[in-house]
Amino acid sequence: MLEVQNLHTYYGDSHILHGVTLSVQKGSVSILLGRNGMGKTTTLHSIMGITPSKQGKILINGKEIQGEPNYKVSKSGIGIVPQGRRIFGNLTVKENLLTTHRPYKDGWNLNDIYDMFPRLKERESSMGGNLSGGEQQMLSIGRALMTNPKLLLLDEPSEGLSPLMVREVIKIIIHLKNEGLPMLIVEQNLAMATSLADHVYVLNKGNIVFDGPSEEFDTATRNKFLSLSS
Ligand SMILES: Nc1ncnc2c1ncn2[C@@H]1O[C@H](COP(=O)(O)OP(=O)(O)OP(=O)(O)O)[C@@H](O)[C@H]1O
Repeated sequence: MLEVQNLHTYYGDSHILHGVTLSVQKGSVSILLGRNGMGKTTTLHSIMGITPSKQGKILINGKEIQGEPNYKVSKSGIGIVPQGRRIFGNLTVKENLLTTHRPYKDGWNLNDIYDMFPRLKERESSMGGNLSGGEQQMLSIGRALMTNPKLLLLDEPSEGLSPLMVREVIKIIIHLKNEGLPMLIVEQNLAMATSLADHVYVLNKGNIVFDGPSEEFDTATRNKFLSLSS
């Protein structure tokens, strides 16, 4: 589904990603773990063409997208739920959802999003900026789904949420997975990550230092490379 090979990304002269290679298989969830500042967001932004990589290959369903601008990557079927939600605070819930809608036969539409998140229906006329953190996260996920992605990237979806809301987000991700949507998730909450992952990657200073099925993600690796909440 998604193949990322030997990605090198820089901010100016700072070499951040040193040959990142990872993949997401059809219908599966891959998790990217790592301490703060290790390059997780940069990896997602490189895939999306937001922070283009200088070297490497990115393929979605066999189609090369490395070097494509962000709008083309998005059009090729990759959606993102960004870190910090990034919803439009001065647009209503409904407007937030409609701005990204890319109609697709049998794809997501407004009513599907409201069926999945009844709370967003209740708040459809409220300004995005007036929503709670949990509601904003629902809106951010809903907005990404409105692009009808074939693959979804989520950057720390549990960040800043209450334990109750984290459980809600886990439920939603499991639901989407069961519907066959492949996902690449950056996460700091280890309990959440391990409850969702089919495959785990650990990033350390821009290098993948663990790559394996979640059953093989061992305590030694965890202790060496992560300082995560459990
Ligand atoms: N716009 C930028 N300009 C320069 N350096 C940056 C920029 N964004 C990130 N960096 C640096 O790149 C490195 C990787 O950052 P990145 O945000 O990808 O890490 P991360 O693993 O996602 O961490 P976090 O969990 O804190 O978001 C860090 O050293 C960071 O300071």
